[in-house]
Amino acid sequence: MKQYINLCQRIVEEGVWVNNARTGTRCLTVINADLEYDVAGNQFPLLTTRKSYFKPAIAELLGYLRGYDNAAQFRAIGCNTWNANANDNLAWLNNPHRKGEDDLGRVYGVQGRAWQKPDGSKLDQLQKLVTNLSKGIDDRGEILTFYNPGEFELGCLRPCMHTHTFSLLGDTLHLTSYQRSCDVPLGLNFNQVQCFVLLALIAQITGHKAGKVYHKIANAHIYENQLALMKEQLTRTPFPSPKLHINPRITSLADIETWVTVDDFSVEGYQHHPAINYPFSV
Ligand SMILES: Nc1nc(=O)c2c([nH]1)NC[C@@H]1CN(c3ccc(C(=O)N[C@@H](CCC(=O)O)C(=O)O)cc3)CN21
Ligand SMILES: O=c1ccn([C@H]2C[C@H](O)[C@@H](COP(=O)(O)O)O2)c(=O)[nH]1
Repeated sequence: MKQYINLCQRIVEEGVWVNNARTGTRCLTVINADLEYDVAGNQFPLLTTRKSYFKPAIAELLGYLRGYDNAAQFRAIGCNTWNANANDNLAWLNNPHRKGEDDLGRVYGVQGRAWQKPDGSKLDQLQKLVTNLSKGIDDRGEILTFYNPGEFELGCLRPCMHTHTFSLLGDTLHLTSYQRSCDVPLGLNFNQVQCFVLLALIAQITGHKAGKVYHKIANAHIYENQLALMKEQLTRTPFPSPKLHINPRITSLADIETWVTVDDFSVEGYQHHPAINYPFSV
């Protein structure tokens, strides 16, 4: 929590105003932030200076891991975050590749599970790394990347947290995650949870101890219409981190693809301040 507060404080004190053409809302911006999450010590990075929702964040991650390409699929598992980008984003509504209501196009999980190869066949990046890690193999390229610049026009939004590199050191699995653009009041709340759960889950299904996540952000920003609320949030004193419990019956990628739901995840000891409803820029 301390590193999150430090980043928010840094943006408020040192941020530079940057106009954003896509949303039309300017952002107070800093470049380069490094966050770390201690999965081994189960310090779950759920925000405590406001009430935070971890289940939609985990649902969104499950959707990515399953290769979802439609906001209705995300809604069905408890995640509403893709409705606006699927259906209220003017550039996407006018894009001839959009296949209709709720379509997201070739975003995130589609790239992760079905990267299109030049010969027309599909590459499943996630299956490859799960197979290798399960055998104790780290080929120094155990990477899940959603970043496919050649297909940006085929999706509603370029991926923000776009690349996850898994590394085995002895029997401990670590994760380095890269993010190009971060809405600190709204998106980061979800992204911290997702980095933590991604390492915990992949370690669990590949039979390793989970170590640390190293989360690297290039552009970290607060939208102008969020700033006053953030200043209010920064006056609050954080509580200790809660703990995350994951159903131990999850043992394979097939489990994640078929029966796992957000109810297989629970938090213990979550103390928090009241909710803050931050505005969302599409
Ligand atoms: N401007 C912007 N910020 C983002 O964080 C963002 C995007 N766009 N577009 C794509 C996804 C969607 N994401 C989102 C969208 C909404 C919330 C949100 O409204 N969160 C609420 C709780 C939502 C709930 O209860 O389901 C929050 O208070 O954190 C969070 C992340 C992250 N991404
Ligand atoms: O996981 C996510 C997804 C999105 N965001 C934020 C970061 C930006 O504020 C917008 C995306 O806009 P771009 O113009 O494509 O950068 O969404 C996030 O923080 N986390």
